[in-house]
Order: sequence, then C-alpha cells, then structure tokens
Amino acid sequence: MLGFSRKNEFEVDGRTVVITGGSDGMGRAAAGLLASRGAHVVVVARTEAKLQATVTELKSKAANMLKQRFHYIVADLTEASECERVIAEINVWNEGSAPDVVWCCAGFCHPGYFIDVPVNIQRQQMDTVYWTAANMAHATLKNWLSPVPPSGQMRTDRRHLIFTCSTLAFVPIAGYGPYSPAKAAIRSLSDTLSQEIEMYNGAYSQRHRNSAPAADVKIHTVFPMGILSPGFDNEQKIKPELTKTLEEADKPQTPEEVAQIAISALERGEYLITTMFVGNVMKSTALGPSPRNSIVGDTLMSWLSNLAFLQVIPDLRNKAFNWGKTNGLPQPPCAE
Ligand SMILES: NC(=O)C1=CN([C@@H]2O[C@H](COP(=O)(O)OP(=O)(O)OC[C@H]3O[C@@H](n4cnc5c(N)ncnc54)[C@H](OP(=O)(O)O)[C@@H]3O)[C@@H](O)[C@H]2O)C=CC1
Ligand SMILES: CCCCCCCCCCCCCCCC(=O)[C@@H](N)CO
Repeated sequence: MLGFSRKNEFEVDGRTVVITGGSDGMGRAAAGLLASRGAHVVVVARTEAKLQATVTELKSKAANMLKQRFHYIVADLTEASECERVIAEINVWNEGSAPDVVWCCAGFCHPGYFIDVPVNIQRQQMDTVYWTAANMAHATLKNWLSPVPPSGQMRTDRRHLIFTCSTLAFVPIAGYGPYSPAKAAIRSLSDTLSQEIEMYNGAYSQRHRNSAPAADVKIHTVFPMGILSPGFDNEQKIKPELTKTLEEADKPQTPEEVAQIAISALERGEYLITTMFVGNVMKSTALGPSPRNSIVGDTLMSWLSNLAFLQVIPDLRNKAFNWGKTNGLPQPPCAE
C-alpha cells in the first residue's frame, strides 16, 4: 500500500452492532453509517413505528444487502431487566454470539431552572440519561466478561462499549441542572470502567492458561455539542432564554456530522471523543484524571483551555447575574 495508513481501531464490517436510541437523531445516523460500512445492526428504543422505519432505512444503506442483517427491539431501557432481555435476544438472533459493539445513545434533555423543574422530572432525567446507559453497560459487560474455559477459547476481535455523554458533563451552564449531573455521572462511570476493564483484559491476555473472557474490551465516550435532532427541537421549546444565551458559542451539528466525526475518532482508537473545537476546549479544561488520547496534544490543550476558562467561567456567571438584574425573576414555567 502506498503512503501512510494507520490501523483502523474500529472495524465493523461483518460485525454486530447494537445502538440504543437508534431510532432517532444521532443514534439513527450512527446506525446508518455503520450499516454502510458492512455492520449487522440492531436498534433499540421504545417506539416501534420509528424502529421499523429505521430498519427499512438501514436496509437501503447496507454495503451488502445479501450478507447484512438488521433487527429492532422495543424496550424501555430505564428498566434493568429490559436491558438483560435485549442482550439475551440479541445473542439468540446473532446465532449464539454476543454483539461486538454496543453504543448507548438513548436519552433526552429536559432543561429548566433547578427549582422550577419538579423533582420527579429530575429523577426521570437520571433514569433516561444515566440509567439507560448504566443498565445497558451492566447487561452487556456481564455477557461479554463471563469466563470461557481455555478449551473454548478462540481468537475474537476486540469488543467496544460506547457511551454518549455531552460536553455539559465538563462545563456547567445554568438551566441544565436536571440533565448535566446525569451526563457527568456517565463520564465517571466511563472512567471507572475503563480502568476496571483492564483487569479482564489482563486475564484475556493469558487466556490459554486460565478461564478468561472471550474477547478484549474497550470503553469509549462521545461528548457532542448541540445535535439538530427531534430531541433538540423538544428541548428548545422549554429551554430558558438565559440558557440559550449562555450556549451561544455552540453551533449545533447535524446528527450525521456528529456520528461521522465520532466514528472517525473511534477508528483512530480515541477514548474521550469530542466533535468540534469548542467541545475539545470544554473537555480539555476538565480532563483531570481521565485517560488521554495523546499525551502531548491533550496536555497542551488542557493548559490552553485552563487559561481560557479563567475568563469563561466568571463570564458565564456575570451573564447570569446581569440577566437577573435586567429581567428580574423568570416567569414560572408553563404547565406541562
Ligand atoms: N440533541 C442534543 O443537542 C444533544 C444530545 N446529546 C445526547 O446524545 C444522545 C442522542 O441525542 P439525540 O440525537 O438528540 O436523540 P433524540 O432525542 O432525537 O432520540 C433519542 C433516542 O433515544 C430513544 N429513547 C429515549 N428514551 C429511551 C428509553 N427510556 N429507552 C429506550 N430508548 C429511549 C428514543 O426513542 P423512543 O423515544 O422511541 O424511546 C430515540 O431513539 C442522547 O444521549 C443525548 O442526551 C448530547 C449532546 C447534545
Ligand atoms: C473558547 C471556548 C469557550 C467555551 C465556552 C463555553 C460555551 C458553552 C457551550 C455549551 C454547549 C452545550 C452543548 C451541549 C448541549 C446538550 O447537551 C443539550 N442540548 C442536550 O440535548
């Protein structure tokens, strides 16, 4: 081969990919792109009609219509038992094999000032944002990491568990109190699992001596900025004006753009993935103890971002203060 080519760390041709929240927005776009790269795709969400439409679309995007298979499962992933069922059904559909990639995209945002949003809705945000991802990760990893005796061990390619977060996990914006904490919790889970998984990967490296998992596993988390999705249209209807002002630096991307950029980063083997420059700055100021994609690049970016944020954080707080000074207290929210 001529020229420089780097190994693709995220080969999906002929492999089975599960996408939660795969019937809309970024999840649906990612499903389409992976279908066009030769993956068998299973989409999971609550509304059957949207899933059916998605599977029809996936068939039209397949790289090889005769070889590739597509499937959907209706499930509310806030229930742990539903995630177990989803994984069990996929193992059967996949002729006894576990899926190779699980990408958690389910979730939506209910913005609003903290005291204006009823506590039960805030709990629901934790359920739809954090628990759909954590439940799915639990069911998936239990399936992937169950020990196989040496006699049953064959070479299996690396498996990937991918979370979808938001740059709001890194930087606070007033009006996202019901949502950002759930995304920050996903980031913490991702960092913890990326360390814990090394124990299993170590056992796998010695698989011919001991019982070990059937494959090596890698964790990744994607941190988009705004995505022009059906979910985004809903949140814009109830979002406080101040929040819209504070997030002016965000230029929302299409689901296809976000999915394409995320997949390219997965192919480069990145761990914490952002989709545009401002997102990278937000990540870099909050990088803390997370594993780096590159030592030099991430370290330089974190120094520069920390300098920028000496100004950004006071500026956001001033804008909030001046908003109150000018406009007084917000109107109470409309009845839901
Ligand atoms: N839109 C944005 O601006 C941003 C979004 N994100 C995150 O990116 C991800 C994708 O967002 P977006 O593209 O807007 O997606 P959408 O809001 O357009 O779609 C959400 C998907 O999740 C599914 N879903 C929601 N709740 C559940 C549930 N309890 N169980 C199973 N499936 C569920 C929906 O289907 P159904 O309703 O039928 O179940 C749908 O397929 C989300 O995690 C979101 O938080 C991050 C940054 C910005
Ligand atoms: C030079 C660097 C300056 C940085 C300034 C900070 C600007 C903050 C932008 C906030 C962007 C929020 C995007 C995520 C939105 C999201 O997750 C919801 N829409 C959920 O659906």
